[in-house]
Amino acid sequence: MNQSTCATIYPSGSGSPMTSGFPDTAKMNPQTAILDLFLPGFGLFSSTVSEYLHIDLTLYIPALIVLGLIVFASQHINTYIWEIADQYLMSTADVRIDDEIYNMLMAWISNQKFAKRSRRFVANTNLNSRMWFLWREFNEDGDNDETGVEFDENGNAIASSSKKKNKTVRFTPSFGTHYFFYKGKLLIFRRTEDTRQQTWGPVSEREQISVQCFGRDPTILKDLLDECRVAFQKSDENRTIIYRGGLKSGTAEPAWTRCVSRVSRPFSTVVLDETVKQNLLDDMRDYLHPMTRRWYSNRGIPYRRGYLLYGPPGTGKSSLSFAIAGYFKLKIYIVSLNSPAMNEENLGTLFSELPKQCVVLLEDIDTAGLTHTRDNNNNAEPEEAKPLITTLPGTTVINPAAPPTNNSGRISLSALLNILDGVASQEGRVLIMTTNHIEKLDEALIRPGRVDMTVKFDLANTAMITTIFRSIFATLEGDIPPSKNGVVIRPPIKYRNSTEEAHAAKLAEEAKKLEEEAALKLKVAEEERVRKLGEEFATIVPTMTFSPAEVQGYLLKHKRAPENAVKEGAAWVEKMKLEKRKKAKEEEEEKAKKDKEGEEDEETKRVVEEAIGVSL
Ligand SMILES: Nc1ncnc2c1ncn2[C@@H]1O[C@H](COP(=O)(O)OP(=O)(O)OP(=O)(O)O)[C@@H](O)[C@H]1O
Repeated sequence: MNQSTCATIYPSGSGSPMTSGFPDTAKMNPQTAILDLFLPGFGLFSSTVSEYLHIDLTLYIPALIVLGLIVFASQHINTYIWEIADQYLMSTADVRIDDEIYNMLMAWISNQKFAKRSRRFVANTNLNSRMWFLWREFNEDGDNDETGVEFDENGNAIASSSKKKNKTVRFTPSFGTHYFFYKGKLLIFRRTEDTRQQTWGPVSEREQISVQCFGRDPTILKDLLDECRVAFQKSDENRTIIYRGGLKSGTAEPAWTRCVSRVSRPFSTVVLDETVKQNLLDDMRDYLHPMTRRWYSNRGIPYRRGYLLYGPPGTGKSSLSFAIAGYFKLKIYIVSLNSPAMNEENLGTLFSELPKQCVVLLEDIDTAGLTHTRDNNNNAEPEEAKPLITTLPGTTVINPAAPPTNNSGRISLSALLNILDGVASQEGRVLIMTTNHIEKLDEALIRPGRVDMTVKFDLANTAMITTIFRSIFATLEGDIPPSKNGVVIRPPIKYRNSTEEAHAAKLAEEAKKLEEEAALKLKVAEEERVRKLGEEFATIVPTMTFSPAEVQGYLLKHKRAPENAVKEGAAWVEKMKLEKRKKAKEEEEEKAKKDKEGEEDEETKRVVEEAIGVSL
């Protein structure tokens, strides 16, 4: 046993010089004392090893120091070599996390073997949105996925079910460096935390993503990103993609964020006068034709088109906007002018960032809280809304009369007009504005050039009620689960010879044909039954009294029993009429009360003014 080492240890309370229970550095050999200084506890550790294992660690100190130096140096050398290789021998694609390509790449990565094998991973419920708060509201897969709740035979809910369970949670590799092969080449996927950013934001907003390849030719990276884009867009086929304008999470920067994609609503499902629908489609088809842009520019007309959909609530204005976007395979950009985050500057930025062809939806424009109409804003704004920049032949002049930006969060009408018409606003877009009160809109907002076509939506008439009834109760593809569809799975039959097999096949063919004919007859009979019930229902419900949404809401309560919908229709009509009368009365009373208060205020004001006049 090495005395010099053992001598430094004294059990506490033994009356030795070491009373604290720690080694007395004064009695250690100098090497151990120095190491104890840099590695607290080394003295204690080495004496324990010496006592129990009879190994004198001090003998290995030089070797340990050399080893430590090698490890230390190799880390730096490693980093240095990677930096040099990174700079001169590798190509890198940095992916911005606020760009859509982030989602495209991550969706692709989540399907790769290396990501599935990853032992440390991030679970994402929705790769299509970086707006974490929207994840709770929408489920992108929800539309055509047979999601729902499973019930037991007593009707009690057991669990939510989804046939595409795997699709709802995606796994992507966590922070670190991950290697994978793509088209036979080794690529590196790096996911790191951006430490330069503030630490209070969500981690997902602070990550940095890159893909690297060896060599100075980045073609393989571009191919990969292109493949990700194509794969991602393929999954968007037959879907309407919806973007919302707002602030990027955690910043004050305005941006369009993809919030959801829905299976496109067939245009035919929106109940509206067929001529109106056809006119609208023809107008848009003509506008979106590839030759039309040139036609507009040849004549110096801004290539834009605006539509105003107006009518009572629940008459199908929003539904038609989404159906149009789906029909023409355009993305839809929704912005709420009421949003507190929306000011003139932000709205202008959003409009300037619109893609070349898209639908922009401004819903309920009458409630947008535009600070003043153009008429009472005339002091600040001359007759015609002036663009921020006027272009004269050969010159570009910043218009000094352009309205000052309003940062209070409310948007003035003249600023909105500037944004809609302004040079920054993207050409090629389709603007759709909806309102319940066309009479409240300033004429400047709906003048030709801003609104090129106006579509009126009405309460449901008899024909509409019948159509809605039929669309709800018609049996459509996918309504009946396959097990109840008469499909019987039989065990395979062994035939003795080919003649027997041919005969059986012929019989099966005939049986199938008969089955199909019977099914068709049944379908026709069912359609006839629903048509008759629909007509009966339409005689019960008064025309132009209820909105299509109200009719649809009632029918949905009886969606499995059209007879009940007809039977209880009259009672529903009476109940609704009563409710409407009550509501109208309440509104009238409220209005009368407000008018009275206004009159009283006026009277008080007049008396005060008179009193002031007398005293003067
Ligand atoms: N004309 C219609 N054809 C088919 N469905 C309709 C129609 N009108 C309303 N609906 C149904 O009613 C619901 C509400 O419709 P929608 O949101 O389009 O009405 P809206 O006119 O935009 O209402 P609001 O003015 O309150 O925004 C939707 O589920 C839609 O399917």
